[in-house]
Amino acid sequence: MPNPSRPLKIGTRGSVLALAQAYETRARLMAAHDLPVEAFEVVAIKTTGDRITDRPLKEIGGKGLFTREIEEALAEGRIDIAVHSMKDMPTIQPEGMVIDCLLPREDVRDAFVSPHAASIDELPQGAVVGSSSLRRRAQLAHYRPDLKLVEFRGNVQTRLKKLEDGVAQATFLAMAGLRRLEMLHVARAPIRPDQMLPAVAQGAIGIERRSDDLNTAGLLAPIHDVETGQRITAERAFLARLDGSCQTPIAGLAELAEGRLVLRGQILKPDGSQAFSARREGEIADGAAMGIDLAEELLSRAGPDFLSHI
Ligand SMILES: NCc1[nH]cc(CCC(=O)O)c1CC(=O)O
Repeated sequence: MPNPSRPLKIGTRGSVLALAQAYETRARLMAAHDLPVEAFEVVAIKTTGDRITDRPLKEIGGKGLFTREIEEALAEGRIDIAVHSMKDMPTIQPEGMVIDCLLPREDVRDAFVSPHAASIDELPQGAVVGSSSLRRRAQLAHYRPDLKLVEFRGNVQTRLKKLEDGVAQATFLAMAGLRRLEMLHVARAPIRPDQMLPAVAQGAIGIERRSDDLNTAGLLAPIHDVETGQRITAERAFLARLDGSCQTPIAGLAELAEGRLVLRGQILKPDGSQAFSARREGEIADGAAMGIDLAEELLSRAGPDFLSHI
C-alpha cells in the first residue's frame, strides 16, 4: 500500500495521450485499493523523442527514444511506476526494471483519417498520405503503390491541422489513442487487421517498476489483465526474435479465441515492394514459442538479407 504521507509517483511522458494513460492507471489503482486521488502524484517527464520533433524518428534512431529519461527517473526513485504505450517499448527492459502489469487492451486497429475519403480504397490515384510510421508507410505502399507518402510527425492535433491545411489528404492514427483522447469522431473508418495488421502491442498500456520493489508489485497485481498479458507475450516474443529495430516494418497481432491463441505476423520492405505474412494457432501457454516460431518462418521465407538490407 502506498504510504499516505508519500504519494505513489506515476511517471509518464507529458503528451496529452500519455497523461490520459497515466490517469487511467491512477483511476484503476484508486478503484482496486479504494484510495483517494491524493495517494498519487503524476510526474510528467520529457524524453529525447519528445524533444526532437523536426526529424523523422528513424533518423534520430536508437532504442528507447521515448523511455530512457523515464527509466532513469524510475532507477533513481524519483518515480515509483512508469506508464507506457507498449507499442513504443523495446522488447528488453534495462537491468532492474520489469513490466509485469498490463491494463485491459484497447481497440488494436488503426483508423483511417481523412477529410476527403471514407477509406483507403476511395483515395484518388496518386493521393498524398501523411505518416511517419515505418509500418503503416510500408503497408500502404504495398497495398496502394500509386499513393505518395510524406512524413507526418507531431501530436494528433498537429497532424489534423496538417490535413486541414492540405499537406496530405489522409493519415492513420491508432484507434486506441483516439479513444483515450475522446477523439474517435476523427476516425473515418477503423481498418480491419487483415487489411492493415497493427503494430505489436498496439492499444496496450504497460506499467514498469523496479524489479526489487515488491511493495509496488503487490499494488499493481490486481490491475493486471491476464489476457492482455498473454497476447502481448506472444507478440513481443515475435518482435524480439525479429530483433525489431525501428528500421524494420513489422506488424503482429495475437488474439484469443475459444481458449486458443491465434498469432498473425508480417514483415515488409520499407518501400512496400515485398511483404511476408504468416499465422500460428496454439495453446495460450505456448504464446512465446509461437512468436519465435512465426518470426523464424518469416525470416526464412524472406531470406537472410531481408532485415539487413534496409
Ligand atoms: N507511436 C506513437 C503512439 N504510441 C501509441 C499510440 C497510440 C496508442 C496505442 O497504440 O496504444 C501512438 C499514436 C499512434 O500510433 O497513432
